[in-house]
Amino acid sequence: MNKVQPMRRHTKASMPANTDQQGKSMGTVDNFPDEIDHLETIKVKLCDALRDSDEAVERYDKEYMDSKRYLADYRHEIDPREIFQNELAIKQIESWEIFAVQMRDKIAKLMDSPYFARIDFRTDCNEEPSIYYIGRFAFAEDSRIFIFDWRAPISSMFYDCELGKTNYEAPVGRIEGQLTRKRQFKIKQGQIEYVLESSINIQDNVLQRELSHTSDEKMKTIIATIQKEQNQIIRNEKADIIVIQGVAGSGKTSIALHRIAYLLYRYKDRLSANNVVIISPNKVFADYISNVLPELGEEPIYEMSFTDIAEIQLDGIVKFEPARDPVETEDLEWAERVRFKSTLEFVEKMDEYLEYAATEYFEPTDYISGRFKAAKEWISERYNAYKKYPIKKRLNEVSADILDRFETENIREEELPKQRGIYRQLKSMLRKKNTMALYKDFYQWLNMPKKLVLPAKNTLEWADVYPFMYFHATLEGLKENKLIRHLVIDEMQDYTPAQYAVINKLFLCKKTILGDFGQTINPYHLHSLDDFRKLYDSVQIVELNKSYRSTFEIITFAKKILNVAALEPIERHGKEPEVIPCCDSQEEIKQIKEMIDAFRENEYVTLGIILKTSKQASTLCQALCAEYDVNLLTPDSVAFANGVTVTPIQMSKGLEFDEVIIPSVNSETYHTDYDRNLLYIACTRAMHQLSLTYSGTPTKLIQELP
Ligand SMILES: Nc1ncnc2c1ncn2[C@@H]1O[C@H](COP(=O)(O)OP(=O)(O)OP(=O)(O)O)[C@@H](O)[C@H]1O
Repeated sequence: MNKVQPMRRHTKASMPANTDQQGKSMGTVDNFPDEIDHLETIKVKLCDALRDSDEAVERYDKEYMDSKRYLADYRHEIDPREIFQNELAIKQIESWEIFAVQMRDKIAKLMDSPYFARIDFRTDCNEEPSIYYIGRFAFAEDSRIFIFDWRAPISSMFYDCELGKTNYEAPVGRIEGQLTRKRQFKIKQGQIEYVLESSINIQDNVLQRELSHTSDEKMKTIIATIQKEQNQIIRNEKADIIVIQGVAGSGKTSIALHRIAYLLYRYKDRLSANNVVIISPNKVFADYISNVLPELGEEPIYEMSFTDIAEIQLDGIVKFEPARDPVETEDLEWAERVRFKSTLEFVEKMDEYLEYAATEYFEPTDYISGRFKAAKEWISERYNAYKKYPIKKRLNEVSADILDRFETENIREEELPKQRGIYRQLKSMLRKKNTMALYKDFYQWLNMPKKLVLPAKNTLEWADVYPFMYFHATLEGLKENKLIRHLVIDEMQDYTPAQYAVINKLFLCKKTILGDFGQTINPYHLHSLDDFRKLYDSVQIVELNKSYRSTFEIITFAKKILNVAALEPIERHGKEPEVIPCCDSQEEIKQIKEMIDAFRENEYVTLGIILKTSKQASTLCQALCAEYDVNLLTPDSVAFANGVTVTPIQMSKGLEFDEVIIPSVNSETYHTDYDRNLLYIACTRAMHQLSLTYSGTPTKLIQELP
C-alpha cells in the first residue's frame, strides 16, 4: 500500500465567499483563485501522465505484435522450450498492456473531472493541516498522491464527518485529528463550474443540483453526493448478510453498486468482478445499471435472474413455465397455490418433510456379494453419518465405505463388486428415486394434493420451480457456485422464502440484499421483511427512508396514494402532479400525444408512459407508434433507451424517467389495495414531472386525495 503523502498546504489563502445561514458558502470560481491554480497544476500533471500512458500502451502494443510475429515466423525453427517461454512473455505483455490501457482510461476520465472534493485534516501530531483532494480514481506521481480515490480510508471523512475534532480508520489503525475544511467542486471538461465551502454538513446544495439534472439511459454514479447513511452501508465490511429496506428512490440500487465498487477496491487481492453476481429482475434493468461499475473504474459484474439460475440448475431435469404476471390473470386457484408457496412456513414444511423423507424413505437391506456382507444396521449407521450431504451423495459415500470394508476383509484377494454396482443396489433401497416423485409425495404428505398442478408433462408452474430445486438439492444436490464471493439481490420483496432457501444453498457467500416491501408487485406473496431474520442468523437490516429521485411534490402525491409513513421527500421542488380528466379514451390518447409533443420541446431526456398491464402498454404503443418513435418494454426487452418509453408497471420497477404519464387511472383499472401499490410504484418512477389521465370515473385511490 502506498504511504499517504498528502499535498502541502496552498500558499495563497482562499478568498472568503458568500455564506448562507447554514454555514455553507457558494462561491463563484473567481473567489477561489488558489483552486483555479491548483486545478491548472493538476491538469498539467494529468496531461503528462496521459502522454506517458499513451506511450506505454503503444510500446506494449508494438512489443506484443513483434513477439507474435517472431513466434509465427520462427515457430518451426525454435525449440519447444523457447516457444513456451515466448508464449509466456506474450501473455505477460498482454496483461501489462491491459493494465496500461486501464490506467490511460482512468487518467482520461480524470482529465474531464479530476476531483470533486477537498478536505483539510490536521492530525493530532501535526500543526498544519494537510490537503486531500478526492476524486473518482487516485492519481499519484512517484509516491506523492495528488488525488485520493473516493474509497480510500481518508476519503470517508468527506462523507461522514463535520468540521472539528474527528477521526478515520486507516489500515494502521484509527487516526485522530481536526477536520478544518471541506470543499466541493463541480469540474466539467477540465473547468471548475462551481466551488462550495461547507462548514457544517456536505452536499445539500450540490445534491440539489445533481438531482435536478435530467436522467440518462444509464444509471449514474453518485460519488460526489453520497449521504452519510448511504456511505455507512457502502463501507460496511463487517456484515456478511446486509439487507437494505429502502423507500422508493432512496438510492438502494446505487448504493449496492457503489458498495461492490468499494469492496472490489478494499479487497482487490481477494475479490474481483468475476467473483460478484447481481440477481436482477430483468434484462432492461440490468442494462440500465450496467454503466455504474465501469464508470467507477471496475469491470462489470455478472448479472442473472432467478429464471437464469433455474434454467442452469434444472437443465435436462424438468421444464417450467415462465412467471405469470398476477395482473394479467384471474385464475383464483392458481393465486391460492402461489400464496401457499410464498411463505416462510412453507419452507419450514419442506424442511420437516425432507428430514422425514431422508430418514424414512431409505429402507436398507443387507448388502451381500459372494461371501461379503454389509448388514443393514451397519449401512444405516453409515448413511446417518453423512447427514450433511444430499441423499444420493450419502449413498455414494456409503457405497465407498462398503467397498472399503470389503477390501480390508479381502485377505484371499477375491473379485469384489464395483462401487457403481453397490451404489445402484443402495439406490434401489430408496422409496422415492427422483426429485419429481419426492416432490409429488410432499403434497400427499401435506394432504394437499391439489396444491401441485403440472401444466404439462414434466413441466412445473413457476411457483413450484424453487421448491422443486430445494427438493433436488436434498436428493441429488445442486451445482454449487464456489467462484462467487459476493451476491447482490435487487428487488428482494419479489422473491419468496423458498427462493432464498435455494439461493442460500447455491451461494454460500456474503450477500447484499435490497428492495422495498412497499413496492411488492405480487399480491399473492405473503412474506415480509421479518422473514430475513429467520432466514439468516446474522443478518444486518438497515432502513433508508429519504427519497432522492422525485421532487417534493411527486413524493407528497405518491404518499397520498400509499401512505408510507416513513417516506421522507427531499426538499427539491417542481411542478405539482396533474390529474387530467378526459371525456373518452380517444381524448386520452390526444392528451398523451400533446404531452409527448411538449416533451420533445422541453429539456427532458426520458418520458415513461406507465400502464397497469402489458396488454394495455402494447395497445397504447400501437396507437402512438405511427406518429412517434416509442420504445415498448416487454419481458423480452433487453435495453433501456432515452426518449419515449411505454411500459407496464412490472417492467418499470427500478427504472426512472424525467417525466412520467400514467394513463387510465379510472375506477375499473385501479381499485384494489394492491392497485394502490402499483400506482405508488408508477408515480415514484418520475423524477421531475408527473401526469395522470383518465376517462370515465377516476379511481377512488386518486379521488380520495385531499
Ligand atoms: N446520494 C445521492 N446523490 C445523488 N443522487 C442520488 C443519491 N442517492 C440516490 N440518488 C439518486 O436517486 C435516484 C434513485 O436511486 P436508486 O434507483 O438507486 O434508488 P432505489 O432505492 O433503488 O429506487 P427504487 O426502489 O424506487 O427503484 C437515482 O437517480 C440516484 O442517482
